[in-house]
Amino acid sequence: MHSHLIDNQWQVGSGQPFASLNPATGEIVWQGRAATNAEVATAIASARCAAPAWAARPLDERIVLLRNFGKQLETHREAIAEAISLEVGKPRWEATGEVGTMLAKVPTTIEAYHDRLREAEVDLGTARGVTRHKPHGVLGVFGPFNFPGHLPNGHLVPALLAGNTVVFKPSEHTPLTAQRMVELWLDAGLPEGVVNLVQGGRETGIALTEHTGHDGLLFTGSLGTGVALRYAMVDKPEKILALEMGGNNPLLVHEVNDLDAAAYMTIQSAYATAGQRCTCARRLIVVNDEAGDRFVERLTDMIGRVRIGAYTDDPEPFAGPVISSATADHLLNAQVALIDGGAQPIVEMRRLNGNSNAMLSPGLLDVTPMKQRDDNELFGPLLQLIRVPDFEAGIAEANRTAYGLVAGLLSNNTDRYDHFYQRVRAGLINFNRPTTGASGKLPFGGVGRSGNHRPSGYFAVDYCTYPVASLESDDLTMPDKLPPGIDAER
Ligand SMILES: NC(=O)C1=CN([C@@H]2O[C@H](COP(=O)(O)OP(=O)(O)OC[C@H]3O[C@@H](n4cnc5c(N)ncnc54)[C@H](O)[C@@H]3O)[C@@H](O)[C@H]2O)C=CC1
Ligand SMILES: O=C(O)CCC(=O)N[C@@H](CCC(=O)O)C(=O)O
Repeated sequence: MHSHLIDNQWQVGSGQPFASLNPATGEIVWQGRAATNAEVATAIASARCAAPAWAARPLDERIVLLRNFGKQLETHREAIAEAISLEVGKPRWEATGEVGTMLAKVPTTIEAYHDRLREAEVDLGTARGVTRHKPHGVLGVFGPFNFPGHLPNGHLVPALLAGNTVVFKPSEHTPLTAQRMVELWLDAGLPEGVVNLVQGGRETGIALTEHTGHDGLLFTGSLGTGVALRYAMVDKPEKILALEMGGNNPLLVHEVNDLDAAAYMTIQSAYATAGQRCTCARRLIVVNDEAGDRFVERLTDMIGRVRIGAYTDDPEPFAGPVISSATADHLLNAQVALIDGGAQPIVEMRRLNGNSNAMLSPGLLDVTPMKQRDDNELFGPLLQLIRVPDFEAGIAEANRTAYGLVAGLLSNNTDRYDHFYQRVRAGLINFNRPTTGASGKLPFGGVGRSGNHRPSGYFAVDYCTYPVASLESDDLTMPDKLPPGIDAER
């Protein structure tokens, strides 16, 4: 069975059995065995063996192979989208969109490489000063479940272009999507050992993290796992660690003329991908006045018209289930705890009838009455409304988080945006757009506990390389003037 690509062989693996399930039906989509510590070690050794030749390949040749991967992706667009829908439950329109962003990543990364890493020369008088970039060597790539194609692809494409070899450890919820992606890289003509795939859960992730044979880890996932990686690397300062983690993202709505537009942008922010995006708005901040009431009313009405369903439903739903029945339980329990703590349900998040226990309707809770609000990321379709006395208090509320991924403002007053932009602390700050739907043409990364200042997106090529400074002169000659203490003449 195809499970892992280790030492250029597809292997079954000999670790714990595990399966990915269709969250809309509970049916098994894929089953296999996790990679063991020894198998992870072999994958790293394979990547290490391939690294010198891959790094020495001219950039143009690596670009050709990247473009070949793009062509494979184009040809197999539907198969990849189907795997994403099966494993994550995303509607077809969204899964196809995810493959579209994977395709766009190839030309954008090539552009970013030339733009950000171009060789630069300065005349230093007695020498040329040259800046060039080198790959790190062997990189481990970790993916989350929510964008099983796009987000690991956002590390893999720049890592490979920059001349690194990789060991890819996808989410245990999405092994099929990962396998299909790696098959496309092989079909694109990637040399042996340049990409390796190790499937499995936490244990496999730990084996990759703790192995001393890699040169760094590129991670997208939760804060808890990111912190675990950071601990594991604490005595390895020589290795690169790029962390993209979660958020408790605020969306401030104030002085809006078009209530429908504001409600629509809020729904896109909070409930896209069933609320399972790191960029989803978790806190909706609205001034406590009549205009604010009218907006909340319009939003409540629109939430009632959001259709949730299986990706096979016709007509298509806006969003599918959350990733698992256990995740749905966790979210529903979190909602109960909020209500017990004083939150008022405006629209209660509910388990929907159907084949799946993972299908949740979008919820909106007014958490303003709560005496104490936790700063946790609830990774699902539950938005928390906070009413504030004025705009200034809204900004203070937006900043009341240790995370710092995205902050959004919806308003017809551009002066408000200037002030908001100055005061709010986040790596992405949006105005009259959803908090979701970031552009690959821009950096993508948070401050606070959302990341470690290694932004991905357009800037991902930066963390896939290190800069080398060279003082160079074609002539080896004595300088005109020697420092004191050296007698040049015998
Ligand atoms: N900032 C960003 O760009 C993004 C962040 N995320 C965040 O990811 C999370 C959702 O994704 P999940 O897959 O649930 O994340 P997760 O942290 O549970 O898993 C991510 C990866 O780490 C592995 N892993 C888990 N524990 C590990 C350990 N102790 N050592 C090594 N590897 C380990 C998993 O198997 C998986 O491959 C949310 O918190 C979300 O906000 C998701 C997408 C984008
Ligand atoms: O890397 C890029 O091309 C931009 C990042 C991106 O596309 N982000 C997506 C999904 C990230 C998430 O929320 O999980 C987005 O902003 O919607």
